[in-house]
Amino acid sequence: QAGVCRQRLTWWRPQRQDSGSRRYSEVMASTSVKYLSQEEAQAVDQELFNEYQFSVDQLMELAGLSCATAIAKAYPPTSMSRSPPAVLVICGPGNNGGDGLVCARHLKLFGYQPAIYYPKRPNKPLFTALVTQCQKMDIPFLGEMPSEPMMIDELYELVVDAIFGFSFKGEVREPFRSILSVLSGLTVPIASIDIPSGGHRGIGGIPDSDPSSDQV
Ligand SMILES: NC(=O)C1=CN([C@@H]2O[C@H](COP(=O)(O)OP(=O)(O)OC[C@H]3O[C@@H](n4cnc5c(N)ncnc54)[C@H](O)[C@@H]3O)[C@@H](O)[C@H]2O)[C@H](O)CC1
Repeated sequence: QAGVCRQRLTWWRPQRQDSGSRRYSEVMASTSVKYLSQEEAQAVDQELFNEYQFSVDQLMELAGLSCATAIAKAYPPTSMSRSPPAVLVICGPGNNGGDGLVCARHLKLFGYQPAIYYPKRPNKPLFTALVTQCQKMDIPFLGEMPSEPMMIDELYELVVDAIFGFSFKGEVREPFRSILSVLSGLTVPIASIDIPSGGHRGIGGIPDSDPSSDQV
């Protein structure tokens, strides 16, 4: 429910750790959820593609649908203050961004009003098709990122962070540095797909920066 949605739910990996020294085995022992490191997640990915012959489209559709389903469980439309609840989905340049596009489509079907910010779009048929599908569902694409956290807080009830997944590395580059800086000032909840694109100390991403996520 909305009132408790700041609980730390995790589907994939923990979104932050209390201390950089806490090991995955300790985290895993303390919950019933199986967590994967960046390397483990990449290995699973390769196994699904190579051994099980899944296509990226198949996996992305499942990932996006699963994320939308989990969001609808944690933040049911009926528990939000507006109807339909407005959701901002921010998509990054890789497959994590593709998951976000799929998630936006399913959120719309689940009764939300998603809008997408997608500043760096790969010129590949998979991604152009996903954009077309969202457009056909009348999901708007924002021309620019709201520059102040307060603007997002006023316009949206939830933000979906589909910016980076397990291939994030190094120092965050623009335009994502500025985007994450805005997200760090939000009061509305952030649901991150795979990993939080900011604030996940010790497990990749952008060390020591916010935002932390409310749901991963
Ligand atoms: N097997 C699965 O379970 C599936 C996982 N999926 C999702 O895909 C991502 C991983 O996708 P990938 O394209 O490999 O990488 P990312 O989305 O994490 O991003 C790569 C993208 O980001 C750029 N980048 C990397 N570091 C930086 C940086 N420091 N600053 C700026 N930009 C950066 C890089 O250049 C690339 O453009 C996984 O997490 C899941 O969410 C798939 O849906 C398939 C199924």
